[in-house]
Amino acid sequence: MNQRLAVLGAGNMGEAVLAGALSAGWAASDVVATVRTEAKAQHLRKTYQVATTSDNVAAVRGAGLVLVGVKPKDVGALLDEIATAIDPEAVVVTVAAGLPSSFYKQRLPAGTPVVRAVPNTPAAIGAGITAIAGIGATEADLEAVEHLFTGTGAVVRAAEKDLNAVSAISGSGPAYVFYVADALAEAGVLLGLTRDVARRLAVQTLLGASRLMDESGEHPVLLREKVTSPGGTTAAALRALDDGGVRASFLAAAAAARDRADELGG
Ligand SMILES: NC(=O)C1=CN([C@@H]2O[C@H](COP(=O)(O)OP(=O)(O)OC[C@H]3O[C@@H](n4cnc5c(N)ncnc54)[C@H](OP(=O)(O)O)[C@@H]3O)[C@@H](O)[C@H]2O)C=CC1
Ligand SMILES: O=C(O)[C@@H]1CCC=N1
Repeated sequence: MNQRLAVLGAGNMGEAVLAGALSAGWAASDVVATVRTEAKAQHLRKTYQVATTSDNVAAVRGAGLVLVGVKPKDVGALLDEIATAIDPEAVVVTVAAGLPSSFYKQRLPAGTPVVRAVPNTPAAIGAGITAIAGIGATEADLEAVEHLFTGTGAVVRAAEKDLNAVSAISGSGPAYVFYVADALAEAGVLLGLTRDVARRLAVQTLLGASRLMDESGEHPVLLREKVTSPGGTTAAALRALDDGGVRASFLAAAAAARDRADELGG
């Protein structure tokens, strides 16, 4: 497979993958990005020195890797646009939530390898996690796609049937964490702290707790026990969370996200 990379729809996620590709060793001269608006194109050219165009057909000509980064509702029209121009050797990588590989197979030339990827927004700082599943892709294709995402963080392989569950946990997961950060900061404000101090306490606590989980390798339950003194303050707080059904809400939230991804896939 040749190294030329076309990022079709370099928005939040496409831009993060593009930046990751450059840090994984792609030459900027081997990357072309498409967007609709000139302001965004200018930003991409200035920040990454990559070529930009609004012409998806021109972008895919000669590209060995074609990343589909548009919203799920826009994928069908994009595939119809590029189907006749795509290189017969090209691997199509898509980050669109929910759409099954059959959706791509119906619209692309027979035999085009498709790799579905579920990244998350910490990819923008190289701290993401991406699950990939290849359909009609060789081991070499999958390794190339793994390499593409290494600049954005960790990469794991998954079965396609599990990708909507992955999306519900790690794809949407950053939003749950930001929700908790916002709620914790507002709780501090309720207790009389300034907004600035409350926000710093919340953000640094999430960061420190995440690093502790990662670096200690201990199970979250054990780490929670270490914070929770018998008869103490944390036990009182955790009871309030349980009374509020927070754990059950996380289970319901993940199921809702998975179900919505199933719906998007039709
Ligand atoms: N955000 C997330 O956390 C995650 C998103 N995803 C998936 O990533 C995909 C993109 O999401 P996100 O990055 O948030 O969305 P964005 O809206 O930020 O990005 C979409 C980009 O596509 C461009 N675009 C739209 N139509 C075309 C077209 N026809 N030709 C070329 N470019 C086009 C837009 O250009 P312009 O800016 O000029 O309008 C925009 O930059 C979605 O399919 C989503 O399901 C997957 C996992 C996580
Ligand atoms: O909300 C969405 O649809 C996308 C997919 C996962 C994260 N964001």
